[in-house]
Amino acid sequence: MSETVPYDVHRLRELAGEIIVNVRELAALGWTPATSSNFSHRLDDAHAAITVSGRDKGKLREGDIMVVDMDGRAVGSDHRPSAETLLHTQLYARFPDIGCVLHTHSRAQTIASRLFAGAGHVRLEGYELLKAFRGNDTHEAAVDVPVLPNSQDMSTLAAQVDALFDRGPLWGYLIDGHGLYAWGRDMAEARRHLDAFEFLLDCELELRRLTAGH
Ligand SMILES: CSCCC(=O)C(=O)COP(=O)(O)O
Ligand SMILES: [Zn+2]
Repeated sequence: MSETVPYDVHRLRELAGEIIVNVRELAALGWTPATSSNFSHRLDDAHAAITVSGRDKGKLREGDIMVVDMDGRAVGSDHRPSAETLLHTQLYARFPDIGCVLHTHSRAQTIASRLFAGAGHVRLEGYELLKAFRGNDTHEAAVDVPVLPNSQDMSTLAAQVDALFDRGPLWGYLIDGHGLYAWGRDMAEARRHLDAFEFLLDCELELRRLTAGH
């Protein structure tokens, strides 16, 4: 006998498939080392599909994706959702147009977060690729990627993230020594934003190397 759950199981399976395909690609790029990173997609107004905590993100299977409510509580599953679930659900709860949240730990993201933690942001300026961010129609406007202090207390981190939105449009943020959060209306847009951040952060790091000592 199958248990009745308060969400569309068919839609969950569709989203799980989409998450698995995309996350395998990200893992193959080396952006999810040592079981790090977490990924989610809005399922409906009250639920999100998210990765189970501690799983190898390069080897995700359907059973590694579970459902949480918008307070981050597991729904219809005994698994433990990502330790960072609150950083996903806070975005879904506050912004109805956010449909997908991606969190990775690439080398460029992690090094940039360390290098720019003191400044509190990484300024991205003068790059054509800035147009990859939704609503940003020109390379001329600077985009400041916030860098938040790391914490194991997700409520503390979530409160800091909440405050970032007072400053203007935001497509992602870094956490010091930790990694990057990026989001979009759907998986394709969230991937585009994540890819753009990765490329631009890598450019900034390379520029620093090339101009060191000059
Ligand atoms: C070994 S990585 C430490 C936790 C982390 O930062 C992460 O992204 C993965 O946590 P999860 O609970 O989502 O597996
Ligand atoms: Zn993490």
